[in-house]
Amino acid sequence: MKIAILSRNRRLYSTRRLVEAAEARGHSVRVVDVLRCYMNIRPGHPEIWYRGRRLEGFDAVIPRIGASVTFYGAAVVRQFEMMGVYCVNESLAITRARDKLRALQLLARRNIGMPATGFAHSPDDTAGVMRLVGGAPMVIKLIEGTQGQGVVLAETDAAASSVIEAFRGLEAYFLVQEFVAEAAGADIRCFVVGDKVVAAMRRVARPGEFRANLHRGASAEPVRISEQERRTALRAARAIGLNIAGVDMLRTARGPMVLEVNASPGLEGIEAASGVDVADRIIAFVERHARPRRAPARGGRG
Ligand SMILES: Nc1ncnc2c1ncn2[C@@H]1O[C@H](COP(=O)(O)OP(=O)(O)OP(=O)(O)O)[C@@H](O)[C@H]1O
Ligand SMILES: [Mg+2]
Ligand SMILES: [Mg+2]
Repeated sequence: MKIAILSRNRRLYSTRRLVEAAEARGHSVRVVDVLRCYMNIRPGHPEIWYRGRRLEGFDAVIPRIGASVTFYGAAVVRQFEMMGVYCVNESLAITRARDKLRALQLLARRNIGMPATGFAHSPDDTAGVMRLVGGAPMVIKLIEGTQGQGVVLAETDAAASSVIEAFRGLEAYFLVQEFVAEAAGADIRCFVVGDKVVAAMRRVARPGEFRANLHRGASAEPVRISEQERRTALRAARAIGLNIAGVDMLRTARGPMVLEVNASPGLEGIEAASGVDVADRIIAFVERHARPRRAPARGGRG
């Protein structure tokens, strides 16, 4: 097969591993900088151009779309879809995942466990939405944050109000969420490929920190997930429409609580912690689904 990996940087660990895995399985692979793809939105003949040439003949695309390029990246993936090229994660699902509010709404519809979460527009409703999630301590979270940036713990109602006021002043959209103290600074990342959780890790925040992001200095360890956690991760990925997903959840006495579903989950931490060749599993999935050319779409069209 001829596979395109949409990535801004071929030196990133995840990109390198996908290239290695694809080549090891005998495929031809090209890393394509998503921001250098330009599109001809032509009736009947949609095209993507790259450095002065048409991109042609790809059997599959593996999107690795960073948080800062969601809009343009999703448009490029959509254009590949219009050209009939199989994209392992669809543009629609990528945009759903990137918006934590929209993603949680979709998960809630499927009755998937999550921390109490609220969203409000008016400053007049700050007290109301804070009451909905049970009051302080609370987490205030930017809707498009990543790597733990824009995830704030407010220990008192007064602190929460000032954070909310500050975010409003910046015209940033944010969620108000129950702080799940019993997770004790740890979360579980389940790496989903198709209908399997191929790897999982437990991330533990460094002392004095509640966010268990590796970018925030957390450590990762292998973990055995329960059947309920496995099922929850698969249902969450499916609710968003993603074939490849990193599902973050908290372990609680009330069962797993999903925080978010990531559409371009990193490979470095999870491969190191779990010892699983996740890149190989992704390429194997692509092999099984890229042919025939028009593989069934999960999330619907448009
Ligand atoms: N409601 C909560 N209660 C307790 N801890 C939380 C809560 N929300 C987030 N956290 C902690 O903060 C971390 C970051 O939150 P979240 O996963 O929502 O943000 P992110 O920045 O998108 O992360 P990623 O880099 O994984 O995409 C979580 O992994 C978890 O450890
Ligand atoms: Mg995230
Ligand atoms: Mg996360």
